[in-house]
Amino acid sequence: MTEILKLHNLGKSFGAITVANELSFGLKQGEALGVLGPNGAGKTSMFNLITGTLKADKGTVTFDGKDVTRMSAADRCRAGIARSFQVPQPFVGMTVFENAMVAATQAADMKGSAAKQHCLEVLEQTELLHRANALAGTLTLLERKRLELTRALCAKPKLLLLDEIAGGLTEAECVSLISTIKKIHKSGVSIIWIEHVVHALLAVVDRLVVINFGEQIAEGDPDTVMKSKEVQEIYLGIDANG
Ligand SMILES: Nc1ncnc2c1ncn2[C@@H]1O[C@H](COP(=O)(O)OP(=O)(O)OP(=O)(O)O)[C@@H](O)[C@H]1O
Repeated sequence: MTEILKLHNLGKSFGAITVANELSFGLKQGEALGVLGPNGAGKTSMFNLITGTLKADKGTVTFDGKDVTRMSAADRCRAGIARSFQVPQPFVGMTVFENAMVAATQAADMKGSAAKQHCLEVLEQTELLHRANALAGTLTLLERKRLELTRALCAKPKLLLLDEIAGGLTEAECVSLISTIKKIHKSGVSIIWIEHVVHALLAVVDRLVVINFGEQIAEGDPDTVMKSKEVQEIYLGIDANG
């Protein structure tokens, strides 16, 4: 299987804080990769380095066979990288459908009836079609998470980056969102998902990467990674010798 994304020796520091220290891993076409790590480990910064809102001090980002390290965030989005934000960022005074149209027309360069049709299809996929005419500011938390997914998918991504999208949901809401994300994954979109709600992540991802202080401390199949001494000590705060 070909790699859709490759990070090679990616490095980034803010003064004394290193948020990425020689990060190197790949994502296969159609794969779902989970990212775990304690607060402040550098997970969101890694997304910013992938989307281009943060410039790397060193290393490279290759997407869909092209070196995009020096490419702007807007061009990377048009090339097929879209993300959801930890704190949903919709245009609250616009309807759900209008929010979707902004993403389809601005990020995917779609126009007229093709853009409208695309938005309707995505809203169906994200189970938000019945709220198409509601103002984004009136949505429940779960609906706002679904709108985040909608906006990202309207950009027609090949790679979808999810940043703690399950945070703050009830168990039942979380189960409902997991089912939607599984469907999106099955449709062929490659996914990298940062999440503290571990069971949600494990229900979807094929592989896990664990980051601590900007460093990759574990990578592999979810079972092995979750059982590893480093992850139990550093991420879960368990003394593996105790
Ligand atoms: N623009 C910036 N300038 C200075 N420091 C920053 C900047 N962005 C992030 N940091 C710092 O870098 C570290 C990593 O932040 P980041 O948001 O990437 O972590 P995270 O793993 O996503 O954390 P969380 O799980 O809490 O969201 C933190 O200490 C943060 O304060």
